Amino acid sequence: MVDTKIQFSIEDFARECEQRGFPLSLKQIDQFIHYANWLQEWNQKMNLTAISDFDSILLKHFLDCLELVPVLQRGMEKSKGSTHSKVLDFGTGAGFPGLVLKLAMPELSMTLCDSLRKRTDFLSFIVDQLNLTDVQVLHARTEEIAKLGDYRERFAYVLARAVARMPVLIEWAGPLVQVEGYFYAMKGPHPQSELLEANRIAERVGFLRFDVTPYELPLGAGDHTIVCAYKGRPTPRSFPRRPGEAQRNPIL
Ligand SMILES: C[S@@+](CC[C@H](N)C(=O)[O-])C[C@H]1O[C@@H](n2cnc3c(N)ncnc32)[C@H](O)[C@@H]1O
Repeated sequence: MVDTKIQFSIEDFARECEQRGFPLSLKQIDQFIHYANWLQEWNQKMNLTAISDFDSILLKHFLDCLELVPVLQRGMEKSKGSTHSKVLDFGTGAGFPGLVLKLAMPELSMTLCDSLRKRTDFLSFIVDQLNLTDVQVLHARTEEIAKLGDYRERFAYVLARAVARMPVLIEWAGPLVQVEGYFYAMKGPHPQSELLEANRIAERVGFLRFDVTPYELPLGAGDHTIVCAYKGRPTPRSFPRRPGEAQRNPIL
């Protein structure tokens, strides 16, 4: 039988990052190796990710998340943002894409939010072991923090990967993104029907337009897109609705 296991070494990973315009230092490469090892170790005790061999973690999680770097950098050039901007990743799970991005862009002020305690415990462990500064780990639901003054409309950039469909993501992200900020959703190859579904809620929470950037991972590991939503107006206090409501009864 043909062995279909992906072969993608740490050297391949470093080369791909360099080719995308963000070469990693030896320290950063070392951090990524540790992160992948701890992910494998913790994954044996608890379900953190279905992608669990070292090479696949490098390619399908780390490199995939890092496709955001050039897109985010372009957003920073267009807006008032800087590499020190406040960023939130909600439904981050084992740190995707927020923690991966923090390792590649250490100046970012990163908040990682997930509603599952075992996942935030893992994130706190990594932050602690790698001595990362300016990272906040929040065990909470996104809809809850969106109601709190410390978080509401406080983030220049909000991120989400594999969390929910666009109408739900947009309702949750809208109240957290500051006016003139951006929401980035990492999506599959054809997000257009989800975007059509999200037009109405986008208008209600203050997003003005969507842009879609397609990308392709090496070794045929996947075609994906990054959807970028620009926020031009404040979000009414009525959003988000109570926890779970956006999923049960999306505004379409
Ligand atoms: C499919 S996982 C994706 C994790 C990660 N973003 C990734 O790309 O691998 C979805 C994550 O969203 C979290 N989640 C679901 N609903 C949430 C909510 N309302 N607020 C915060 N986290 C939530 C889950 O606990 C889970 O870790």
